[in-house]
Amino acid sequence: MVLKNASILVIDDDADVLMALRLLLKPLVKEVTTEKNPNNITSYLERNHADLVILDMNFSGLVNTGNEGIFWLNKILKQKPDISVILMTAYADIDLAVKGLKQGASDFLMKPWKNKKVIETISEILDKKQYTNSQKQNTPQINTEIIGDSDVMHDVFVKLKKVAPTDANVLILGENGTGKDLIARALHDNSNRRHKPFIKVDVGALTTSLFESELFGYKKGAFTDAREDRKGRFEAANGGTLFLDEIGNITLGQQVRLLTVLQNRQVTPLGSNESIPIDIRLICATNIDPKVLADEKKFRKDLIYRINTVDIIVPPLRDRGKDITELSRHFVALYAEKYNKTPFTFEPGFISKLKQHDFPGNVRELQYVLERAVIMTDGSVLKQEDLVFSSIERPSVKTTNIAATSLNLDDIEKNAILTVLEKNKGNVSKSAKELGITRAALYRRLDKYEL
Ligand SMILES: Nc1ncnc2c1ncn2[C@@H]1O[C@H](COP(=O)(O)OP(=O)(O)OP(=O)(O)O)[C@@H](O)[C@H]1O
Repeated sequence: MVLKNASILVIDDDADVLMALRLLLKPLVKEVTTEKNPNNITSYLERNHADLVILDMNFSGLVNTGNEGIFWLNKILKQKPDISVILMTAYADIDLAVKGLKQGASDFLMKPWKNKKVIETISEILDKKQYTNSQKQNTPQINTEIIGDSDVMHDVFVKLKKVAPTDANVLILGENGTGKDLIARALHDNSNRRHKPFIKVDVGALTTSLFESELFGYKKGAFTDAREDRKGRFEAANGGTLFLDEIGNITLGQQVRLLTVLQNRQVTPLGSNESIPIDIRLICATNIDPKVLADEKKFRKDLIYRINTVDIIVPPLRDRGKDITELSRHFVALYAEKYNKTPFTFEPGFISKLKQHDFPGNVRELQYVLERAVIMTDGSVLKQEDLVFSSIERPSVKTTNIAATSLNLDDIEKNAILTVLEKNKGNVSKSAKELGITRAALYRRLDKYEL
């Protein structure tokens, strides 16, 4: 927004300050309103439009902690989240400035101010606001719980919006914990099949015998444990979407079976002679490098072509810059509620520390780190020291020598998990498979041993 179209509200209990700012801004902007009493802010904003508020931090004249300013800042943003607020204080208190910025203020000015600086600050905020609004208008509206405002996620949303309503098979590629599950769900929720089932199968964790019975179903008596007929996941997803996760980990034999079903568009349950026609939209996901998938010794080309009409590449969290802030706010609010804690603020440097970490475990790792921080911290300010990054997500996990010194079963199990995870570079699916347990069972153990 250009300065001359802006409506600005100035709130300060010092009449001289109000007068000076009015004189400065009046010739430059569309409208300047000045207000001495902050108690009138709510009713003013109810009746009038303001693009920007310049807010004093201290009103009582007795206690100059700036907390009144923070109080009114929160009130304004709650009432009108789109308003930009510039805080003003006579005290060069950087902590308070950061506190205000963290809570949503757009910028901070020190009294006595320089007129040039005031005008520059207002112009920058309004320009940025105009840019953000135009970006928002270009961002496709999709129904999803995926949080992300970075440019790379914007590209993902554009693709998602285009592909979702089609029946095209989609292959979602991305590291562990980047949100592939959420993308798959969003594709379904924004498709014409959204009122039909969405069925997810973690095919990477299925043994060869389970792969067929789980996907294609079986008839009573087809094998020893088949005590009754059971529908396969293909049949359960009929009319809707079938999401095959960890597709890159299935064996060549399993690939052939899958390909046959996709080509014929029908499944034959184990122990049955009858084929069942299937109408599914197929979404697959993998964390395997596309170059590895292109290796014909590991993955059939004909299957890749069939499952990959369109691919969506989900970027790692370390490439998403500002998303870390938004995701952190989201997870901290979520866990504060879950663990009945009061709402948190972040101490200065908290978000920067998160941004410096490279998050090999991506959003899932961020989620766990913040959950742990919320649980462990005292008080209502999350501190840098509350952030403990798990060794499990580090590319090179140092195995402990527990087994050499202890024959305690828990210790042995913990050591085996660490060894296998290190071998598989933190890939939970592969590790679970190698340990002979499901991914869910492995996650339970990671929790149990606080890994
Ligand atoms: N952009 C996002 N916004 C909100 N939550 C997210 C986002 N991305 C991931 N998450 C959360 O992070 C966790 C991991 O995401 P998800 O399971 O979708 O990742 P994934 O890529 O499928 O992982 P894996 O490869 O291990 O299966 C989930 O709890 C999910 O809700």
